[in-house]
Amino acid sequence: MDLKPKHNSPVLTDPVPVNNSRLGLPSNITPYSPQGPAYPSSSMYLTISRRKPMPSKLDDVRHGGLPDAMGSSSPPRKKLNKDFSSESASVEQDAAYRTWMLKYPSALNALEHITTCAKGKKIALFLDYDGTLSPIVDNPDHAYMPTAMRTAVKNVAKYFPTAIISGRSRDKVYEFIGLTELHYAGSHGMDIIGPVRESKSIDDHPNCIRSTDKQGKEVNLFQPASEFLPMINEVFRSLVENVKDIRGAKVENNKFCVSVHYRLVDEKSWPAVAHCVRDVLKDYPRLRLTHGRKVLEVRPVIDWDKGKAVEFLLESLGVSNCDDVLPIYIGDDRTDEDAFKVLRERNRGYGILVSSVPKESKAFYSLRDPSEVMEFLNALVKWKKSAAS
Ligand SMILES: O=P(O)(O)OC[C@H]1O[C@H](O[C@H]2O[C@H](CO)[C@@H](O)[C@H](O)[C@H]2O)[C@H](O)[C@@H](O)[C@@H]1O
Repeated sequence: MDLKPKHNSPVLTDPVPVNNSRLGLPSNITPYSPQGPAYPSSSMYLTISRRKPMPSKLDDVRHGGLPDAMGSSSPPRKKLNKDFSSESASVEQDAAYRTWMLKYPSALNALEHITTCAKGKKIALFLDYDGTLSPIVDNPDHAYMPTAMRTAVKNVAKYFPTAIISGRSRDKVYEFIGLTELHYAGSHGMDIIGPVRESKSIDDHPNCIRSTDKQGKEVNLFQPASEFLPMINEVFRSLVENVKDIRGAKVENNKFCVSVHYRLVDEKSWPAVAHCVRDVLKDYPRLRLTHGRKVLEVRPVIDWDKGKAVEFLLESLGVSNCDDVLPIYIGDDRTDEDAFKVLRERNRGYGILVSSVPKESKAFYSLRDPSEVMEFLNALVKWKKSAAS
C-alpha cells in the first residue's frame, strides 16, 4: 500500500536566514540537517569509541560554520497587525503556509488516508513533548501540558501503544505528563524505559539492563550514553558558572545532555551565550553542540538519536519487523527529523511535523500547533472506537 501523500508543490525552505557575522557567533554549532544522516545509521546498535570521537560530526562541531543561526531557530509568535505593511506581510505568510501545505498536507485533512492505511494494522504512536504536547513558553520549567491534552494522550494510549520521546530528562518529562500508561524516552532517546519482552537483540544489548519503574513493574532500561554521565554533570556545572552573568540565560540538566536556553536573553547578548558554550566545550571533544528552538544543546558524540529510539521502542514493543504496524511520529523540532527520516526511509509510517511556519522536513504531514495535535489524537480515538463498534 502506498503510504505517501501526493507532493505537488515547490519546496519552501526555512524562513529568514540570519546573518552569522551580524550575530558574531562561533563556528562550533552543528546544524541539524534533515538531508543527511548525522551518522551512518543502518544498525540499531551503537558503538562508542572510548578514545576517539566520531570524526564527521566532530569536524562539524569544531570547524563548521553556523548554518542555521540562533535567530531563526524558533518561529516568532504572531504579532498584532498594527499597520498595512504588517497586514500584507501576514497575508503573504498565510499564502506561503498554504503553498507549503501542498507538500506537507494537514494530518487532520489526511485522516481518512491515514486510517485507510492503518486498516488491519496496529498504530504505534510516538510523541515529542515541547512544542508538540505543550505550547512553547518562555520558561522551560513552566511548560505544562493542558488538562485537555493530557486526557487526549491518556485516551489515545488506551487504543495504541504510545511513547514519548523528548529532549528533556526522562524524569522531567514524566513529571509534566504524569501518565503511567505510556513509554518514556528522555535525553533525545538516550534514556529509554521499555517493556520487558523476550527479544534477543534487546536482551543482549550491553546498554540495556533490567530495572523496575516507579510503579515497581519490571522494565528494560536502556541508556546508551551512560558512560557520559559524569562528563555531562561536569559540563552542566561549568555552563551554569559561565553564563551566570548573562541575563535571561538558563542552563537545564537533561541527564545525558544539557540545554542552554537563550529565549529570554537580549539578542545583543546571544554571541556571549554562544561564546560561553564554546569556551566550555573546547575541553570536551566527545561532546557536540546542536541547536533547537532558542536553545543550544550539548550532547555526547554517539550514534544515537530519536530515530534510533523509535527503532529501539518498536523492537521493545515486539513490532519492529511487522508489516501490520503503522508507526506515527509527531514532533516539532530539528531533533525529531531523525525520527521522520527513519520512518520515511523505511517507508513504514508517517512523520507529522508540528509547525506554524513553512519548514523543510522529512515528515509527510503537518499540524499547525499543539491544539491541532490534540484534535488529531482525539480524531484517531474516535476512528478507532467507531471501527471497533
Ligand atoms: O524534544 P522536546 O521534548 O521537544 O525537547 C526539546 C527541548 O524542549 C525544551 O525547550 C523548548 O521548550 C521550552 C518550553 O516551551 C522553551 O522555553 C525553549 O525555548 C524551547 O527550546 C526543553 O527545555 C529543552 O531542554 C529540550 O531540549
